[in-house]
Amino acid sequence: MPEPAFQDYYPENVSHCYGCGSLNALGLRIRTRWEGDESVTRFTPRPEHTAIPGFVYGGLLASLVDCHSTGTAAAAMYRQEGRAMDTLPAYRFVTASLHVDYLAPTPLGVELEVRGRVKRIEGRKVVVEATVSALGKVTARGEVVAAQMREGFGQV
Ligand SMILES: CCCCCCCC(=O)SCCNC(=O)CCNC(=O)[C@H](O)C(C)(C)COP(=O)(O)OP(=O)(O)OC[C@H]1O[C@@H](n2cnc3c(N)ncnc32)[C@H](O)[C@@H]1OP(=O)(O)O
Repeated sequence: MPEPAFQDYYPENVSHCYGCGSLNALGLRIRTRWEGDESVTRFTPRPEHTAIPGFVYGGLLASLVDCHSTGTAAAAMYRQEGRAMDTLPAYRFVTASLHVDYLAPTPLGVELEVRGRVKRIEGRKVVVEATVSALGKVTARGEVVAAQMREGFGQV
């Protein structure tokens, strides 16, 4: 049995996200785990994730960085407190800011590896930097400011 992923701990009401929701049948359903101090997601883009034939769409890469990093932010908060992710109070993070640099074309048809590192935890926000690699080469680099989801998110 593989170790549970961060996303396995998301409750039903936040499990519909296009990038990381386990209940979104048309979504990416990424799964992220710690490997030492780094968080890792592995994902193989599908043909519909094409930008130019043979290469991955940049928006897909941004989605991977985004959800990888918000999951890492939550896991980092639990880790800082020495708590398991199924304990209360629950930490849920949304994207406040997403920045991605595309360093080289990303080939389609191979497994991508997203690696994240927590740059800093400051109050209600966590800054995560992430790389996306294909065949051992970093093709994109990103930084996410993840902020704790407010109670009543989406109510206007
Ligand atoms: C739980 C699983 C869900 C999966 C999520 C997957 C990722 C997503 O796609 S989430 C959807 C996209 N994101 C959103 O819709 C977020 C919409 N925005 C919001 O809800 C709010 O504006 C939110 C939560 C980001 C910030 O609101 P709020 O916490 O009230 O503001 P505030 O207290 O000013 O911000 C908290 C911290 O974040 C920082 N921050 C906020 N916005 C930004 C920004 N754009 N850039 C940099 N830092 C920012 C603030 O400076 C503050 O830091 P500090 O405490 O050091 O001053």
